[in-house]
Amino acid sequence: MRVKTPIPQAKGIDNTLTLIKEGFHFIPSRRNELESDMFETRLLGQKAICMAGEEAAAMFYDNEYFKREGAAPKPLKQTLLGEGGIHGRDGEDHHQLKRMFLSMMTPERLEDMKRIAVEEFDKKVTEWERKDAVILLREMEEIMGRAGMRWAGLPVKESEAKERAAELSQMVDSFGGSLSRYQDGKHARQSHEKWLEKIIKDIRSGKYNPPANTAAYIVANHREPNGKLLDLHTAAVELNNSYRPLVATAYFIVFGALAMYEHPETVGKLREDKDDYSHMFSQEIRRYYPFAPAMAAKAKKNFTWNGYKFKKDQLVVLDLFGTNRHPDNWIDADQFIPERFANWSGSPFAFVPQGGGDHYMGHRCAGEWMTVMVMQAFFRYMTHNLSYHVPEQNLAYDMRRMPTMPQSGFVISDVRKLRSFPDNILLHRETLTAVKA
Ligand code: HEM
Repeated sequence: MRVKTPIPQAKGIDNTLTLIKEGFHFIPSRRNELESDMFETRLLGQKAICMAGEEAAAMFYDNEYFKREGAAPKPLKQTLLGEGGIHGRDGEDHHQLKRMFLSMMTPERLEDMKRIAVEEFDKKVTEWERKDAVILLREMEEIMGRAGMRWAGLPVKESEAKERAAELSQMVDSFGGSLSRYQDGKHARQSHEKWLEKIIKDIRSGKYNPPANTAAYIVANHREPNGKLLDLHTAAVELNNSYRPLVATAYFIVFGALAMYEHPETVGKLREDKDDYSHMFSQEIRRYYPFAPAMAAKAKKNFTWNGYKFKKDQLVVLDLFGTNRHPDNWIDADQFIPERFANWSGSPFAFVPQGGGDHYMGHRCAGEWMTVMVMQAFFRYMTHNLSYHVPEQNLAYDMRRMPTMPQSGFVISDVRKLRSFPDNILLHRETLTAVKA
């Protein structure tokens, strides 16, 4: 980690609008310009420290020094994250909820998710065969939304599934500073939470009985340390947190399709899957392509680190995207090389597409194993069971937009299903050792 002392200051009185304008480049370009992986700026009217790299991530995820209470901006809570949920909690208040989330991620339930997602994918492919062309991102969002709701044990009627899945996509697409996407995301969240509150009430009253290992049952019956059930709104937020983020995986699947198109040698390797290539490919997709730009926390107390005096409650922003491409940890960091994961050290702080540190003790994503499993299964499906054509289109992705995706959404045409049922995708040697991220 390269740190200049005294810690340099970025130009500008308040850089909130510049961050919105520059997106994924905002922190990396200032780190470059100021020749320091730590710099000071102002965001949302507050003094903030931006930092990147393995050591910075290790510090950021140390519960001794940083907390989440009050760190996430309100618009993010109104759209993507929800208010009062796990993302903004600290200490035992956070741990008890994190245990609840991780109790949903048993090997059996992860296998369930893979099976359900592949079934939803396979059903869609049957529809695609009858169409001239489809936009893969839109289709994947719907597949993931439907799969997530089924897996969570929600009573979704076919007549409302598409609309509910669209609400999830709007929540996921809401961050990044666009007013119209913020408004869509906020309305989508309000409508979705209302629906979930009704379901939770029905579970608590015994009117609806999902299986005991589903997210719906687990969240509805979760008791906080004071012995009380979660209040209805928080329960809706947390139930949503247990499957909504799966929709984000749609972006990684589309970036995977883009990588296969731009690096055609990867297709044969995925088909062969020697040395678990599909796992290395999925990891490299998560490292190389942009999705979550950064995370915010606040200093828990006054302390000095790397010559900088952090003040209690000061805002700190960790550059996730920049850490995944930090030259200290990644050779040719700006190149797409799946094989780099064959000998990767496994540092929990150098590779942080879904947060860093320990899944139980910190805020690292509860759905990371699930994400990787679904990605691997889908890439295998795409290379074994599917044939398609990629017509001419604009595949560039705009690093100023958060989240970003190929401009066309990745159109595919002439889709053909090569096998009748995707058993070959499910029966994989990894089946019972799934919890590997
Ligand atoms: C492309 C897929 C995904 C991405 C990029 C992603 C990214 C992230 C990130 C960046 C965080 C915050 C880390 C932090 O606070 O420092 C997070 C937290 C979380 N994610 Fe994911 N996630 C994904 C998929 C999932 C899935 C599939 C689930 C569940 C089914 C999930 C559930 C959660 C939960 C519950 C948290 C809160 C953890 C906590 O605060 O302790 N995520 N995720």
